[in-house]
Amino acid sequence: MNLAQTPNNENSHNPFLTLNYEPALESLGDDYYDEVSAADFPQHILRWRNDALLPLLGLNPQAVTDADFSNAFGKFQGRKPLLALRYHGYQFGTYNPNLGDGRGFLYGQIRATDGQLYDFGTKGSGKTPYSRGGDGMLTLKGGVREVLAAEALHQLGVRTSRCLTMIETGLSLWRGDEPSPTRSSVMVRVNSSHIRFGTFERLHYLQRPDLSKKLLDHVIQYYYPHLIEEKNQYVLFYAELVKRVAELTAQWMAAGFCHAVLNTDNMSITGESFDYGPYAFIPTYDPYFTAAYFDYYRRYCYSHQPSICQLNLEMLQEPLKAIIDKAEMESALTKFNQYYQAEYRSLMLKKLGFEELQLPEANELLNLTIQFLQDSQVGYHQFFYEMAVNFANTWRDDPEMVMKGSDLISTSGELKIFENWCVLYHKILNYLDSEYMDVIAQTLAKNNPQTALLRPLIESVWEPIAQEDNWQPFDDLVKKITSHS
Ligand SMILES: Nc1ncnc2c1ncn2[C@@H]1O[C@H](COP(=O)(O)OP(=O)(O)OP(=O)(O)O)[C@@H](O)[C@H]1O
Ligand SMILES: [Mg+2]
Repeated sequence: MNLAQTPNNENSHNPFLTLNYEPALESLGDDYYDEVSAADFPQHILRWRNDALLPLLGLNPQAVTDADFSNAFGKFQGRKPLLALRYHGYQFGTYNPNLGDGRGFLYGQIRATDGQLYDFGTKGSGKTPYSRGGDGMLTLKGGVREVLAAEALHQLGVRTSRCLTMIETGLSLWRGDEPSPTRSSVMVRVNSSHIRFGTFERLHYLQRPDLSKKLLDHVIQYYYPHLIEEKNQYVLFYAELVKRVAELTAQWMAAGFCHAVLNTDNMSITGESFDYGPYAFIPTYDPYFTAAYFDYYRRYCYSHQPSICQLNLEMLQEPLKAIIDKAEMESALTKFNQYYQAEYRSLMLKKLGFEELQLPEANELLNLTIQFLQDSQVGYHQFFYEMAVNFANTWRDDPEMVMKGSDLISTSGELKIFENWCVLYHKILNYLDSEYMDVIAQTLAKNNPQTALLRPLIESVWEPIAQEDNWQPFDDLVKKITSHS
């Protein structure tokens, strides 16, 4: 934690309040949101601050105190308006017109040092008109899990929102899926945008094509600005969204990540990943691995993610068809699979050590790798990490040297498919110049971190927090995840 000194209740110098906020969404008018206020919490204990994000926001971490964080994002001092965004969504296939920011709001939008507009969005900041029966809160464990997921995915190269801060708020919450009472938190996230597929679905439901068009113009202006001059900018927007979502889905799959709740209110219009509730990283390659205990029909299981995202894009055609020609959108969507396959192939080859591989054997290697991972049920992340740590030039000499030294040999050595995989990997290495071996070693190391954010690991850092308020293992884990380069 940063210990630079400023008085606790001094707001005039809070760097978060002097940022240059752009009222981009606010300027659309109140058809899209409700002004709300934050809950008054009994406590504001800073548990996490993402100093790595501050330079992007134009802030020097040394100049931002812990009190600045908790005053801005726990007490919500000095910032208005706070906007609960309105949206609907298909949840597990059923349309829900009673959604919207029920436990969060848009705190503000700023132009970052990379020139992009970013949203600060809260989660667990109190009730809004969209809370329905909910308490408007986020559990501390929910905050911990979202911080970890976002950082891990970011490090794995997934296009994701990130958490800026997480503050414990001192309430006792009751939840069916956590031992209760359980502690509360508020989390603030930096997103490329909080506009969701469901934001358009709501406007369609309300039969307001005028509002949809205004919103789409806004989306293009801020998030697809290179399309503004194009005369067919609307369909080009949809085609690019298809590409972004297809690539995002491939990034999840290669990272071994199961998002768990791919409802259309959790699909960003910028193609960015966000909302990490019951997610899980897969322990082993199991296509039907399902992360949410309430996903009874495995709708959002690991291997369904590409087809579900494609379906969500197809459903988005309905609200957009008032503005964009449906046949043109259908044609754009046919490219989904091609984009997905290209990105998945490229990412998996990187995990296997190849920045690129223009050999007919490349696809064979990919297929054999997946088949091996599935048949053997060795750890998905462990397999690639073991490749990275055991890789040696001797792998070129003899197929029997491939993976030599790895613990996996003892569990997989008997499998014919493992032998075939080693033979093929050895063969591919021999197609390449020997100078290329160093590049492979580096590519393996870069794309396969040691620490996989599997559930038992998350539980192991949560336990000390729950039992004795010991945050050291959590802090250590975040450091481990984020230090991989
Ligand atoms: N404890 C709660 N109190 C009030 N509303 C809630 C609560 N939990 C979830 N909701 C609402 O239920 C809907 C679905 O929740 P979901 O968990 O997907 O979103 P979220 O996690 O709250 O927010 P986000 O999608 O921004 O991460 C949203 O409208 C959300 O605001
Ligand atoms: Mg959500």
